[in-house]
Amino acid sequence: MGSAPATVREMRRAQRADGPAAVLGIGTANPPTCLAQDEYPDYYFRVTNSEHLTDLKGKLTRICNKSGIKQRFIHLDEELLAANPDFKDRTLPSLDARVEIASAAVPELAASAAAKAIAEWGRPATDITHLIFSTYSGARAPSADRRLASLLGLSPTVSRTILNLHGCYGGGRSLQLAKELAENNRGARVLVACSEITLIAFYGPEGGCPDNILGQALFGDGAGAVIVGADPVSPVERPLFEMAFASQTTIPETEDAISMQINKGGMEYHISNQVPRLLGCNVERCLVDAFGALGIHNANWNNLFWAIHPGGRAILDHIEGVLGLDDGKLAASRHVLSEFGNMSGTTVIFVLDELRRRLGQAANQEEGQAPEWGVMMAFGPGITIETMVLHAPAAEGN
Ligand SMILES: CC(C)(COP(=O)(O)OP(=O)(O)OC[C@H]1O[C@@H](n2cnc3c(N)ncnc32)[C@H](O)[C@@H]1OP(=O)(O)O)[C@@H](O)C(=O)NCCC(=O)NCCSC(=O)CC(=O)O
Repeated sequence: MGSAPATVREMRRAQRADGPAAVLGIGTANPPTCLAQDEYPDYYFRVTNSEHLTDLKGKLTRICNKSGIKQRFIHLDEELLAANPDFKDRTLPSLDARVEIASAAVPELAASAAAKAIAEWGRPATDITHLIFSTYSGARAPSADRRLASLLGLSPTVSRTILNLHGCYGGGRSLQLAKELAENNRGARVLVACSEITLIAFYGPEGGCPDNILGQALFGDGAGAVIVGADPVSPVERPLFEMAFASQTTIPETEDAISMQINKGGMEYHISNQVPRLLGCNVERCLVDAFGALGIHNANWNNLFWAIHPGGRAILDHIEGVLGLDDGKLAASRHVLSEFGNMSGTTVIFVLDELRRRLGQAANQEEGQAPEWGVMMAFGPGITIETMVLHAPAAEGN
């Protein structure tokens, strides 16, 4: 080797960042077609030629009315559905056509979100060193991560990873992986992109499957992107949230509670009606463990800010109840659920985006009143709980 001997330990230390990973930019995007939730049962039963299934329409109407959702965005508009009538019937082999459309649409939607995140970050896209892409619509290689790298003009040396079928915890998992990459590779700048379009799982209400009806009422399309890096370069880079600690927990004996499977007719899922209760029974333990790992005991949950994946209105209600949260503590999550529905792994990025706006407003209005510490949580098949403790430097006036 050269003239400056160093131990492997010293070399390793030199490769690591000094400070914690931080969110340096956030962007979101949705397809243009917006559906009002109160009109959705009429729309869904009309476009799937299922008006005669009045009981199921009644059930969908009841779920929509209680969903806490005002509107959702979809890629699969009526024109596209008319061109692909097999999508209405999950017994027909429509997977090829769905994958063909998703392979183009998923990375394009991600690119719209990523362009906004990169613009906020303030550095050129070629400075991105790592890309993590999460989607449930991937069924082809090279995958959406490769296409997104081309669309954004990323460097050929960017290290790409794709997460597939993580469902609603894909955003949380990606952000935790981004934290590990940023903290272990000095100077790394990680682009996290999540992009979900429900086209892969859209079909008619035949067979009376309640899981399908629930999914048709909840899920929407969207993409979210986050730039993550440690040791921000001032004045260009500004940390929005520092990532203080992250963990993943699997709730025992809940393997069958949330599941997703790709079949010849598209993706099918099962969502147990026990999910809100199961999450309600387990989130506090995850939080106590996470804060305990940081040496913080007996944290007052009401002194934190909250970015919870709004999987459904009842999930937020249960978590709010078990933690004794004041009204408004989950406002960012409820707002995103209302305006966009459950966009699976992407949703938590929308919540972070909404939360930073709200924290910024609170800091401006009542100086020193915006919480400095907070939590991001995402849930999905497993049942898996992703927990991340966040610190908002702006809230302490940095
Ligand atoms: C669906 C709801 C909006 C309904 O609101 P309420 O529970 O207050 O109302 P309610 O009890 O009167 O129920 C209204 C109707 O919804 C039905 N219902 C409730 N939960 C259901 C489920 N899991 N599957 C199918 N149907 C369900 C009830 O049977 C009832 O039908 P009837 O009126 O015929 O008796 C709510 O339960 C909710 O938000 N549930 C959480 C949804 C969820 O688990 N989301 C996670 C998605 S998965 C995820 O986020 C991660 C991932 O995908 O990876």
